[in-house]
Amino acid sequence: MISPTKKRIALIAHDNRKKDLLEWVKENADSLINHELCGTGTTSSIIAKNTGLKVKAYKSGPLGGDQEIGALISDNGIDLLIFFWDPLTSQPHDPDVKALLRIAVLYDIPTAMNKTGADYLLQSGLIDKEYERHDMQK
Ligand SMILES: O=C(CO)COP(=O)(O)O
Repeated sequence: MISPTKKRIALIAHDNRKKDLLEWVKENADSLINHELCGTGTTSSIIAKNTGLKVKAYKSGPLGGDQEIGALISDNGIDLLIFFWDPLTSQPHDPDVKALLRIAVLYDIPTAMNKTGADYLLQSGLIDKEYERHDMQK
Protein backbone atom coordinates (compact mmCIF):
# COMPACT_ATOMS: atom_id res chain seq x y z
CA MET A 1 0.00 0.00 0.00
CA ILE A 2 1.16 3.49 -0.78
CA SER A 3 2.33 5.51 2.24
CA PRO A 4 -0.40 7.91 3.38
CA THR A 5 1.87 10.90 2.94
CA LYS A 6 3.09 9.82 -0.49
CA LYS A 7 0.98 11.53 -3.12
CA ARG A 8 0.23 10.34 -6.61
CA ILE A 9 0.94 13.36 -8.77
CA ALA A 10 -0.01 13.69 -12.44
CA LEU A 11 2.22 16.01 -14.50
CA ILE A 12 0.94 17.25 -17.84
CA ALA A 13 1.90 20.13 -20.11
CA HIS A 14 0.97 21.25 -23.59
CA ASP A 15 3.89 21.74 -25.97
CA ASN A 16 4.29 25.51 -25.42
CA ARG A 17 4.28 25.00 -21.65
CA LYS A 18 6.56 21.96 -21.35
CA LYS A 19 9.63 24.12 -20.76
CA ASP A 20 7.90 25.88 -17.85
CA LEU A 21 6.75 22.63 -16.29
CA LEU A 22 10.20 21.06 -16.68
CA GLU A 23 11.76 24.08 -14.99
CA TRP A 24 9.26 23.84 -12.13
CA VAL A 25 9.89 20.11 -11.71
CA LYS A 26 13.65 20.70 -11.65
CA GLU A 27 13.23 23.41 -9.00
CA ASN A 28 11.14 21.06 -6.88
CA ALA A 29 12.78 17.72 -7.62
CA ASP A 30 13.89 17.29 -3.97
CA SER A 31 10.28 17.26 -2.85
CA LEU A 32 8.80 15.47 -5.86
CA ILE A 33 11.18 12.52 -5.54
CA ASN A 34 9.25 11.49 -2.41
CA HIS A 35 6.04 11.03 -4.36
CA GLU A 36 4.69 8.85 -7.12
CA LEU A 37 4.76 10.68 -10.44
CA CYS A 38 2.91 9.98 -13.65
CA GLY A 39 1.82 11.95 -16.67
CA THR A 40 0.89 12.01 -20.31
CA GLY A 41 3.38 10.46 -22.74
CA THR A 42 5.57 13.24 -24.03
CA THR A 43 5.51 15.27 -20.83
CA SER A 44 6.55 12.22 -18.79
CA SER A 45 9.42 11.25 -21.04
CA ILE A 46 10.79 14.82 -21.17
CA ILE A 47 10.68 15.10 -17.37
CA ALA A 48 12.19 11.66 -16.79
CA LYS A 49 14.97 12.26 -19.32
CA ASN A 50 15.90 15.68 -18.00
CA THR A 51 15.60 15.14 -14.26
CA GLY A 52 16.19 11.44 -13.65
CA LEU A 53 12.88 11.27 -11.75
CA LYS A 54 10.76 8.20 -12.30
CA VAL A 55 7.56 9.19 -14.10
CA LYS A 56 5.04 6.60 -15.20
CA ALA A 57 4.00 7.48 -18.75
CA TYR A 58 0.49 7.13 -20.05
CA LYS A 59 -0.48 7.78 -23.68
CA SER A 60 0.31 11.10 -25.27
CA GLY A 61 -2.45 13.66 -24.68
CA PRO A 62 -3.79 13.80 -28.26
CA LEU A 63 -3.82 9.99 -28.33
CA GLY A 64 -5.96 9.55 -25.21
CA GLY A 65 -3.56 10.38 -22.36
CA ASP A 66 -5.84 13.02 -20.84
CA GLN A 67 -8.65 10.49 -20.79
CA GLU A 68 -6.42 7.91 -19.10
CA ILE A 69 -5.48 10.38 -16.37
CA GLY A 70 -9.17 11.31 -16.01
CA ALA A 71 -10.06 7.64 -15.61
CA LEU A 72 -7.36 7.30 -12.94
CA ILE A 73 -8.86 10.23 -11.05
CA SER A 74 -12.30 8.65 -11.12
CA ASP A 75 -10.73 5.43 -9.78
CA ASN A 76 -9.12 7.33 -6.90
CA GLY A 77 -5.64 6.95 -8.42
CA ILE A 78 -4.47 10.57 -8.44
CA ASP A 79 -4.03 12.96 -5.49
CA LEU A 80 -2.70 16.06 -7.25
CA LEU A 81 -2.88 17.34 -10.80
CA ILE A 82 -0.30 19.72 -12.22
CA PHE A 83 -1.53 20.60 -15.69
CA PHE A 84 0.17 23.47 -17.53
CA TRP A 85 -2.32 23.80 -20.37
CA ASP A 86 -1.82 26.29 -23.17
CA PRO A 87 -4.29 29.19 -23.08
CA LEU A 88 -3.12 30.55 -26.46
CA THR A 89 -3.26 27.53 -28.76
CA SER A 90 -6.23 25.39 -29.67
CA GLN A 91 -5.67 21.67 -29.24
CA PRO A 92 -7.04 18.91 -31.49
CA HIS A 93 -8.08 17.04 -28.35
CA ASP A 94 -9.65 20.03 -26.61
CA PRO A 95 -12.73 18.00 -25.54
CA ASP A 96 -10.39 15.60 -23.70
CA VAL A 97 -8.63 18.49 -21.96
CA LYS A 98 -11.96 19.92 -20.86
CA ALA A 99 -13.12 16.50 -19.68
CA LEU A 100 -9.96 16.03 -17.59
CA LEU A 101 -10.36 19.43 -15.95
CA ARG A 102 -14.01 18.70 -15.32
CA ILE A 103 -13.32 15.36 -13.68
CA ALA A 104 -10.54 16.93 -11.54
CA VAL A 105 -13.04 19.47 -10.21
CA LEU A 106 -15.73 16.85 -9.74
CA TYR A 107 -13.43 14.66 -7.62
CA ASP A 108 -12.00 17.61 -5.71
CA ILE A 109 -8.43 17.05 -6.88
CA PRO A 110 -6.03 19.87 -5.95
CA THR A 111 -5.04 21.20 -9.38
CA ALA A 112 -2.42 23.72 -10.49
CA MET A 113 -2.31 25.18 -13.96
CA ASN A 114 0.68 27.47 -13.74
CA LYS A 115 3.93 27.89 -11.84
CA THR A 116 2.55 30.05 -9.04
CA GLY A 117 -0.37 27.69 -8.49
CA ALA A 118 2.00 24.73 -8.41
CA ASP A 119 4.24 26.55 -5.92
CA TYR A 120 1.25 27.19 -3.66
CA LEU A 121 0.21 23.55 -3.84
CA LEU A 122 3.66 22.25 -3.04
CA GLN A 123 4.33 24.80 -0.31
CA SER A 124 0.93 24.45 1.33
CA GLY A 125 2.26 21.60 3.45
CA LEU A 126 -0.71 19.53 2.36
CA ILE A 127 1.51 17.44 0.13
CA ASP A 128 3.43 16.03 3.10
CA LYS A 129 0.35 15.32 5.16
CA GLU A 130 -2.24 12.64 5.12
CA TYR A 131 -5.48 14.26 4.08
CA GLU A 132 -8.89 13.17 3.08
CA ARG A 133 -10.43 14.75 0.05
CA HIS A 134 -14.13 15.16 -0.43
CA ASP A 135 -15.56 12.22 -2.28
CA MET A 136 -18.19 13.35 -4.76
CA GLN A 137 -19.40 9.76 -4.98
CA LYS A 138 -20.64 9.79 -1.39
O1 LIG B 1 -1.69 17.05 -24.78
C1 LIG B 1 -1.41 16.96 -23.60
C2 LIG B 1 -2.39 17.29 -22.55
O2 LIG B 1 -3.64 17.67 -23.05
C3 LIG B 1 -0.07 16.53 -23.19
O3 LIG B 1 0.31 15.39 -23.90
P1 LIG B 1 1.85 15.01 -24.04
O4 LIG B 1 2.44 15.02 -22.69
O5 LIG B 1 1.88 13.65 -24.67
O6 LIG B 1 2.44 16.07 -24.95
